[in-house]
Amino acid sequence: MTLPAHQTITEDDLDAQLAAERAHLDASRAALRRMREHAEALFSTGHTVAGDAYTAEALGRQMARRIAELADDPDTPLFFGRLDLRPEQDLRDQGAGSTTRRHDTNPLPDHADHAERARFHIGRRHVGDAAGEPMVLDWRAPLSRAFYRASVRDPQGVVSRRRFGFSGGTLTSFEDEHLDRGEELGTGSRILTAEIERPRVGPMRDIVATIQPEQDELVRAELDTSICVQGAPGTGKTAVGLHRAAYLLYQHRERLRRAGVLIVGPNRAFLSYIAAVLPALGEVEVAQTTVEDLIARVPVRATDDPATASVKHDPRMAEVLRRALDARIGRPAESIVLPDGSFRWRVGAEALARVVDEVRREGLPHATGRERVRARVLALLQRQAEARRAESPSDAWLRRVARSKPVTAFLDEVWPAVTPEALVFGVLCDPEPAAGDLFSPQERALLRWPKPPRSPKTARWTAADAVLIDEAAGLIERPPGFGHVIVDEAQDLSPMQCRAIARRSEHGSITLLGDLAQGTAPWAATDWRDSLAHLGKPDAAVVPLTVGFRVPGAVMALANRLLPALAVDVPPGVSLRADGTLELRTVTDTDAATVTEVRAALGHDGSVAVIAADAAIERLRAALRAAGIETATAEQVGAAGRVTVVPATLVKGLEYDHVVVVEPAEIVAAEPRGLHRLYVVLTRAVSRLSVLHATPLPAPLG
Ligand SMILES: Nc1ncnc2c1ncn2[C@@H]1O[C@H](COP(=O)(O)OP(=O)(O)OP(=O)(O)O)[C@@H](O)[C@H]1O
Repeated sequence: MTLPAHQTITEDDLDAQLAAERAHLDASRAALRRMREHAEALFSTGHTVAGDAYTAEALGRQMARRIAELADDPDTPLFFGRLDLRPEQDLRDQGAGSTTRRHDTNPLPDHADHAERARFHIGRRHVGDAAGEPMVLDWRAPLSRAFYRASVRDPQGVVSRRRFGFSGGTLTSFEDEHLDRGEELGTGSRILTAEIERPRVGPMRDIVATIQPEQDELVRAELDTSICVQGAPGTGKTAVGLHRAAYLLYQHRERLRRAGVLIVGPNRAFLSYIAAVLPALGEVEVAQTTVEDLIARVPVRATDDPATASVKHDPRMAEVLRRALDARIGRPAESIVLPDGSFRWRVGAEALARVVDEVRREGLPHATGRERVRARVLALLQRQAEARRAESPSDAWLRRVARSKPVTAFLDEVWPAVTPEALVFGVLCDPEPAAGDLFSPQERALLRWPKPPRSPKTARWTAADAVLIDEAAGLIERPPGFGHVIVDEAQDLSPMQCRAIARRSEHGSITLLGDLAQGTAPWAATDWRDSLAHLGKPDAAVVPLTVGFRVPGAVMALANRLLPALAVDVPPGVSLRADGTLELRTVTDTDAATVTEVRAALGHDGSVAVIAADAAIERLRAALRAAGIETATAEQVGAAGRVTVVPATLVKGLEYDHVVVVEPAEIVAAEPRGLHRLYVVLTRAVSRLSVLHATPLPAPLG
């Protein structure tokens, strides 16, 4: 148990306090069980009280979600902190309950100003007793904010803050800060240190117990605020993004449940690694995807060479596609003539041209524009019919005329329906008309298919084509948007990928997370302002995260040596960790040395990863297998084997307790931004980093 030295408190007192806290934990677990049983009882009777099948189904879904939210994980503490507030404080001033949306999360009863009521346990979710009094406050409730932000300088009504140490689900210790007596541990908290230095195994965990003030400000930023977080490796960007999602869902439950929250990550291995964090926080409905999967309309069956891919990801392509689509709209040359019983209705080419021009000026998506033209033409025909027949045509007449051959033939001629695939197909068959003055002849040559496929259906699309097809699709029909989009490793998004996300967050906000130093794509951002402009949020603030929680100081110092060569304007990474080890070893046989190193690493707790150039992965895997060591792939998070062999190109965003990096020079040589890749690779270790090399280290490290 950790207590400030000057506190005069006996062992017996401490034991008694610990026993009281354990009793509160037991009582809270029992209360949560009651809440869940109550929800389950409602669930089983729901269909008998709901009026109709639809309501019953909606209610059923809601209850199933509620039951999932109320699940109790016996290995996770229900609360991790406690706040003692000034008894006379009018807690309602702090907004307790007033902005809380859920009926069951009102953290304060009416008699909140009673002395014995000014104590709150803070946990992963709200737990109320039978009378509805809070036993555990949700960490996202307005009142819990003080747990993360209160300081001696700004106590926010807090007299003392208690943090709990746990082993599995059992409470083992606590640590107090009496802010009223000027005590403040900050990052010196032993419980924080133990959490950060804990050997890592398996998937990412939540950090609710130890969110730091600079992180909390980002987590709790307003829903309408878009932000961009720049931070060195291990500063908690991913953690902040995930907790922000949970926080926003709590604060704006109804709105965001309808509009949705989306998390975009760099690859599937990363998504498996983070998948458990939000469910552990009770949030089971957040979509998590890669950009590639988000926009997947066509199967990707070919690859572009890097130069071609770069041209296709260039933001000028948006204008090329816009022009190509615009060129599909024609000028009416003939009148529409519509025989209708004994009548013949006619709209002249001039009038039709006026309609087309007007709709064009409205700048609608192409498909909407086509229907708008149809509606205007129909209105002109209707007006004639009304004038001649002196009565309003029936709905059936309107429907028939709108779909009549002459009207549809006119639309097909002048404002044809276009598929996104056909539009991109046209541009890649012949880039000249639309790209003529925008791209150089060399760039246009790169764009053009060397051997054009026969039709969009037979085309073998590349990943970059898929991005163009999504852009085209967005010109034709707006995709549904999300209420909030969180983009991780955002430095690697191309301008065109940014636009794909912008289309899906036009009416929502975004949280952009990344590190310019870790940009490895050919089009990686060098200035967040550019990315934000392409994302349609040019005014979003760029906020730094400065303290590293993952990488030990010695390892960070090694990685920092690469920074001057990376040509990005970011400060060196700073580590909160004085522990950890770093070893650089010259070896003659990297395979044999890897086996030896992994064997030694397995003597410690925690996960072990071997990271090497992609081309070396199979060889290393075979060497380990031959030595009897089971290995897993990066996607197999939490698999039985403790050793993962990861290609350098897949390791972004991941972390392992002990990392063995094999042949850095080969990692650097494998791609144009190889030094950036090495920077990512060197910053994956939580406790120990071993670098094995038979060839000299890359210059900045040597
Ligand atoms: N406040 C905190 N308390 C405890 N652990 C933390 C805290 N913030 C971050 N961590 C831990 O530090 C590690 C790194 O966090 P995270 O992966 O979010 O960093 P990142 O900035 O996204 O890193 P990268 O740029 O390398 O992807 C994780 O294990 C995370 O749980």
